[in-house]
Amino acid sequence: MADIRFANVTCCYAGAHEPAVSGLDLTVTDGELLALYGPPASGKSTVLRILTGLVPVTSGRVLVGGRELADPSVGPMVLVFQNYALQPSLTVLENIGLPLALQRVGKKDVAQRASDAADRVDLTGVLRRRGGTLTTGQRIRVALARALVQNPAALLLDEPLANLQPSLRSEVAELVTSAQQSLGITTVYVTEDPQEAVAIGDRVALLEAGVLREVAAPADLDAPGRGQRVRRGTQDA
Ligand SMILES: Nc1ncnc2c1ncn2[C@@H]1O[C@H](COP(=O)(O)OP(=O)(O)OP(=O)(O)O)[C@@H](O)[C@H]1O
Repeated sequence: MADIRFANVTCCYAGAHEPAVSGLDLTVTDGELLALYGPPASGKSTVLRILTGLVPVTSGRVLVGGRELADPSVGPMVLVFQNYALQPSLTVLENIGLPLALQRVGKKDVAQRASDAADRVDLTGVLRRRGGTLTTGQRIRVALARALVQNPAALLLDEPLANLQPSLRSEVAELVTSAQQSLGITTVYVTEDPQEAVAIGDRVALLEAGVLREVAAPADLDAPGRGQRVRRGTQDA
């Protein structure tokens, strides 16, 4: 695990008139949960896409633990999808081990590492259950364990509460933050909701039209929603 440093990063998509991200200077410290928020089309997903290597930067540098993002010795940046992308017919253990199995890691090793990752997020009791039979809380734990099994340099969460029923959001938000804290993994958490950002982030960063407007600890922030927890019953995305 490591810190992530964006140094004057600009990203302009081919054919676009304006950069999606412009002159971004931002450090996510080792073990921190940075909540990146902003309105639609402000560049949040582009930041995640840069970190996963899906989109190249036009200028500037991204360093992870002091090394270039593209350096093969930098561990993977693992993106957790909004729907957690579990395979319903596979067991919890198989779902967690899937990224390793796809890399052709040996079966015994996959099972051992998947079981260790499951332990770390309190999933030990349900290892043989099928993905399609799990509660939402269990599903997000499986998604987190499946990220951990890859020894990630950082975890990237793209609006993980957006598809949830309002009544489940507080519970899942607490699960994510407590797992992230106990695992101490550097995390970038993207949301459109300022109140969610403030409730979840160690620090929050506001992007608008591709420009970083503010980075602050929640207590020091001027933005709306300061000090509030994720509300039950907020708008569905
Ligand atoms: N593949 C692409 N080609 C051209 N322009 C793109 C592409 N992807 C995104 N953009 C543009 O880049 C800008 C930032 O988009 P991005 O998806 O990063 O924002 P966002 O804050 O994640 O928005 P949302 O929450 O709606 O997904 C937008 O103006 C968008 O139209």
